[in-house]
Amino acid sequence: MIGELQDVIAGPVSRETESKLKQYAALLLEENERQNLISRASVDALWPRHLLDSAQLLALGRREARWLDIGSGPGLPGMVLAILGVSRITLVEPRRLRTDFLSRCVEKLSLDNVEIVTGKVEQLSGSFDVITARAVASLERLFEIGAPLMTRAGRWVLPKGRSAVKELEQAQRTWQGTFELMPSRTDPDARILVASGVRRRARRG
Ligand SMILES: C[S@@+](CC[C@H](N)C(=O)[O-])C[C@H]1O[C@@H](n2cnc3c(N)ncnc32)[C@H](O)[C@@H]1O
Repeated sequence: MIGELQDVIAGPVSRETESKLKQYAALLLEENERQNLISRASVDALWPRHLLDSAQLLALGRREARWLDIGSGPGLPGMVLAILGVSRITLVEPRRLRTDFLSRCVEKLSLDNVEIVTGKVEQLSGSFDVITARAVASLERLFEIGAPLMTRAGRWVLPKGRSAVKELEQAQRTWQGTFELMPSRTDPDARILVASGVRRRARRG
């Protein structure tokens, strides 16, 4: 497990970090009995499908940056990135039951680099260097709701499924910037959009 983890983040993982990830996985599975956090079908594949899938995003942004994870749900990818040691990360999620769970994880794992915000990202203020969002909204919608919070030199790191190319084409009608679709290390059909300098196109006429 640790080998795969080191592989996807392209760096070493300490025993302490591995142990915290295992604790988080156990908390998530326990909480999944109370609220629907991950699908029943994906429970057996928790590590590859959710944890490694989240962990791979670490290599695509600077650890020292201020990170924002929109629509974290049970902490994917935000809590995984926090455990792996990004300097500061805000997890914004409107559903109170989910943020209560996230706060319990922060306490149990003694994490001091995480801020949990209950609410929609549209209500959030602040500025961030890296924004992630997994299975939350279309690219176009994510740029719409996240752009006001992004720094000028900031970077979007957005895991996307098979629809990545189509979604990007659609988003580029309204948004311009530098866009790169990277392969996912955990799903051959999925892509991760890494984007920077994203700004709204000037309206014609
Ligand atoms: C399908 S879940 C995905 C959760 C998690 N990112 C994952 O990969 O498992 C989408 C999450 O986005 C949250 N969400 C939806 N609209 C949002 C918004 N405007 N601001 C913040 N979170 C939002 C939902 O409450 C939900 O928890």
